[in-house]
Amino acid sequence: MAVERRNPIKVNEAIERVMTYKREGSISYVPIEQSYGNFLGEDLIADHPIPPFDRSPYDGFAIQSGDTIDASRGNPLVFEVIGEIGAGSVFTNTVGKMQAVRIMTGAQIPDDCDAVVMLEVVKELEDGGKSYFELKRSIENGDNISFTGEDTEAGTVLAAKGTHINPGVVALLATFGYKNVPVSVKPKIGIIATGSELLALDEPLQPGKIRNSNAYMTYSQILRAGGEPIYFGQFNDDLDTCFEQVQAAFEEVDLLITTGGVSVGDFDYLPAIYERLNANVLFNKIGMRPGSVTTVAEKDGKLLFGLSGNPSACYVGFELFTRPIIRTYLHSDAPFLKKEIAFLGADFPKANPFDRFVRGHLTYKEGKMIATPVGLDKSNVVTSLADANVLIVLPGGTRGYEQGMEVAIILLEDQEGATFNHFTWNDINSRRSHRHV
Ligand SMILES: Nc1nc2c(c(=O)[nH]1)N[C@H]1C(S)=C(S)[C@@H](COP(=O)(O)OP(=O)(O)OC[C@H]3O[C@@H](n4cnc5c(N)ncnc54)[C@H](O)[C@@H]3O)O[C@H]1N2
Ligand code: MOO
Ligand SMILES: [Mg+2]
Repeated sequence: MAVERRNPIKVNEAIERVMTYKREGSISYVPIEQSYGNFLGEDLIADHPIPPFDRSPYDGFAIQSGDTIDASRGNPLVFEVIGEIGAGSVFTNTVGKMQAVRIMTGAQIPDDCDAVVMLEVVKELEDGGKSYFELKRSIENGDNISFTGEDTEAGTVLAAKGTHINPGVVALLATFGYKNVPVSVKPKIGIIATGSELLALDEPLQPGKIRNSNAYMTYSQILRAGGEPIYFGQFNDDLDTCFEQVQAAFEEVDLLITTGGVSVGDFDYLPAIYERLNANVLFNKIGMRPGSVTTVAEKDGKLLFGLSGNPSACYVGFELFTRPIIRTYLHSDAPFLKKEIAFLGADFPKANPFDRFVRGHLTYKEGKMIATPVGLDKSNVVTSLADANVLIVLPGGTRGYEQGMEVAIILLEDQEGATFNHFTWNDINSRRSHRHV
């Protein structure tokens, strides 16, 4: 039987085909304590200004600045302290000429006052049971006041729908009274690992067998991307078993990931499974390394990601093709990983006609970003993944790359994201990668 010939398509083309089937999920509410790591289900809009009232940023005395015009070292002026307020209290009496209110940080400025002097700059006095202070300098209108809305005005969009909720966003949610937070419902993403060679994690090594790392790696990639992983198990390379498992799992999830069995081998059953499912295969070969065999199919608008069995290829396939689908589902309008330009930290002499996504480690040195390939650059390698925080994009060509060249990198740990236009790299990379530092 002749082996099937597959036509590789460009990475960007593959992404575009996948993104045709993007869908957005629904919204639900979670208690704010559980909101961290979720994605905002609606724009977070300030419904009141911050601060909501003029307040004192210091412990001091609220005064009318006009009373201080003549104050100087040679001419100290004496103010009468007519009351005291701490944060949370409001002073409602009238403050007259040459009078002051002792005020603590965070307290609302009394209506009649327009400035605050810090405790440290006055000399406090007591006389006949009354409190006074002496001031030796003039104070400007507005000195030491945090004005209403100086942090943010009412109506400002502080975080867009789809934003990754970090501790700072949680602070805002609390500020605006979200006891329960609207979050994007996470897509349920099924994982099935195929391969008769796969051992369960608690099994001892046996001849010809390896432990199943892809299922757990993918599980955590799904978590990092913001999805809800559901692991359906690992199955031997048996067409009927795998077909039944894939068919059943597919019913229960928003999208299904399989690992292994997508190439042209005798026991690579995913192509036959897509056929039996009547699924429409979007592509089964991409001009990239690793992950060239990554296959994506669609049935009734739902996606099946046939990721490679080779760990590095599986990893890269997920980040390039599955992640943006997950982030779009979570309402992000920047669902792609962020791309940047860095200096290549080591020679990469291997030439290849396909675009390479080399697992790399990004470091910073005196304002420069340096991305260095980690481990063996082979798609069946697993150890390089632990140190990888970027993918170094090396466009296909006839020559290799040298240390110090500018290369595009994809930031794996970034939560901010990028748009498709920002993410497509070929133009910028091929323009810049041949320039030396
Ligand atoms: N004649 C050809 N052979 C191969 C081609 C090709 O074009 N022509 N493509 C190669 C490329 S590129 C890749 S990548 C692999 C893809 O293989 P499959 O996706 O079909 O995956 P398997 O055959 O099932 O396994 C490949 C490899 O990965 C290991 N594996 C599988 N599952 C796991 C797992 N869950 N955890 C860890 N490791 C796993 C498996 O043991 C194999 O070593 O095909 C090339 N061949
Ligand atoms: O899919 Mo393979 O990773 O190109 O080695
Ligand atoms: Mg295979």
